[in-house]
Amino acid sequence: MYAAPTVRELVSCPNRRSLTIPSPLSPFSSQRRALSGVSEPPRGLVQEKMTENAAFSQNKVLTIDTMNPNVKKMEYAVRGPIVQRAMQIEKELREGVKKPFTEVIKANIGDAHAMGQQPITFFRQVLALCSYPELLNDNMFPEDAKSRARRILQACGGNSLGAYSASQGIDCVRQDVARYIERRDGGVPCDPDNVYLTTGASNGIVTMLQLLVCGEGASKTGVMISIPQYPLYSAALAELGAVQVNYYLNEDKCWSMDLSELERSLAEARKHCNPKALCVINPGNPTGQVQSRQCIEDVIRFAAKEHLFLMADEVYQDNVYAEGCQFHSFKKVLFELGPQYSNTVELASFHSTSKCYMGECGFRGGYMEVINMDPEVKAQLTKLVSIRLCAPVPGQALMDLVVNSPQPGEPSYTTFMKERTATLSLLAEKAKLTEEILNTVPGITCNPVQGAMYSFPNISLPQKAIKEAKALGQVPDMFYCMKMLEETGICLVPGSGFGQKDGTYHFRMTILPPTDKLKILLAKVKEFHLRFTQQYS
Ligand SMILES: Cc1ncc(COP(=O)(O)O)c(C=O)c1O
Repeated sequence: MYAAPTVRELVSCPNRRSLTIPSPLSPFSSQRRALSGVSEPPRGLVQEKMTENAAFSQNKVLTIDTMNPNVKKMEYAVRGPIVQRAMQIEKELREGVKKPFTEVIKANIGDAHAMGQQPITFFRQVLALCSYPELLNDNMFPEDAKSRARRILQACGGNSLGAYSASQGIDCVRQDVARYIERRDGGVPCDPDNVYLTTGASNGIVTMLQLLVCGEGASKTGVMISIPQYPLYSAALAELGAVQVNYYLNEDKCWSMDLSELERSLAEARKHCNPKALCVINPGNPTGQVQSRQCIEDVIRFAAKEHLFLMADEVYQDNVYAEGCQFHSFKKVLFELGPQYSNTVELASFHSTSKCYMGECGFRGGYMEVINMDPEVKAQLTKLVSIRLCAPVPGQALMDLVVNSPQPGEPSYTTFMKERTATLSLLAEKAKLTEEILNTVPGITCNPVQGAMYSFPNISLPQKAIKEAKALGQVPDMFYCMKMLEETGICLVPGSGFGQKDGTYHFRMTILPPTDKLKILLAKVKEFHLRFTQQYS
């Protein structure tokens, strides 16, 4: 009934002539082009390059043919061919090449600071103090920032952010994370020993998948992931050689999870692999939905009944905008369902400094909490993280500030709350604006952006455009997004990069650009869509 995009479809690039000939080591090397289906440059140049590449690869131990084939299978659309081309166009603009636009507007990646969001003052003050403790004598820093910095530094080896920490993470930070989880979950207890500080959520997710995946043939581990999905999951599963088991979110019901679809997906997967885990992203990326409490209960009961390990990606837990929507953590709901579930269902949940009101992606802070993990497996997990030494200590310090933010009565409280509220309110406004404007465009249908940082509208493409894209060996929404980039300078990610129901087309657009830029962007999307539809009808 459904078809996931092939690797070729995911990476094929419509702009034949504009790709430069890169070095043999670049991701656009001729071998990689051949692998990915990216179209070829002129023949003479290709032959010259192939000879050069062959000479270059001669006697190499590690070549494109001998390297890990699983790595070659990995794809990450968020930084894929469209983004590569966008960067090239930016360079061309700087060099004075004439285009129908003067700047590239990037709405492809959930990187808030790159889009102009300002950091939270208190966080940066404490991090500055931790990085350069001489500043503790400076009167410009408030006392609560100083005391927080002293506490973090004391917990660091040698009073320095530059020392390795314990592999599971700095002790007092894990304790603060545990207290935060308890407050968030209305008092459900959290043992700091179940908390691992990670290099962003990505690292925690990949680590858990590493623990889960094993077996060969029909006993190979299957992992259920939503479609559309955040492509870290498909890439990590490809790297680990696991079986990706797709379950489809229901677009007609605002991207909710349907029990019947989970059952269908699991039953089909059991015919050819051993499904062991179910991953949920809530609030959702790329789809921007917030799952209801009922849905989370259903998923937990399903996981318990089917004996599945649950992975809850909750990096957008503060990014909830729509009225009537609320974030419910899987941990809280699990415990509220009673001991039958809270004592048995295995759960790993993930959080990060990269999203919410912080947007501090570059610090690579995050944590995961594991529940009901077999003690022997937990010992293996601790061993696994210890091999990588530790998560970045500045990221751990930042994670601490997120879970232990200024409290009423402290000098930084008012400013902190003002900044936090302003950021989240602005995101809520932009979520609404995006949905409203996109829904004025004939041929575009956008579900409410209830949370996270993205809209994922459905675009109807004329048959003629679909035919032309297919004739060029391209996925139609990649063809559409590449054309939009070339004509308007707007950089979006095609829906095919996240997976989608066969025969439907989407793009993912972040709501992060500043409001004035977002309005320009939306107006340009509208104009482009109308022109494209007319051109191909
Ligand atoms: C759903 C989801 N999970 C995980 C991540 C990775 O976040 P981090 O920067 O913490 O590694 C992202 C990043 O966009 C995401 O959207």
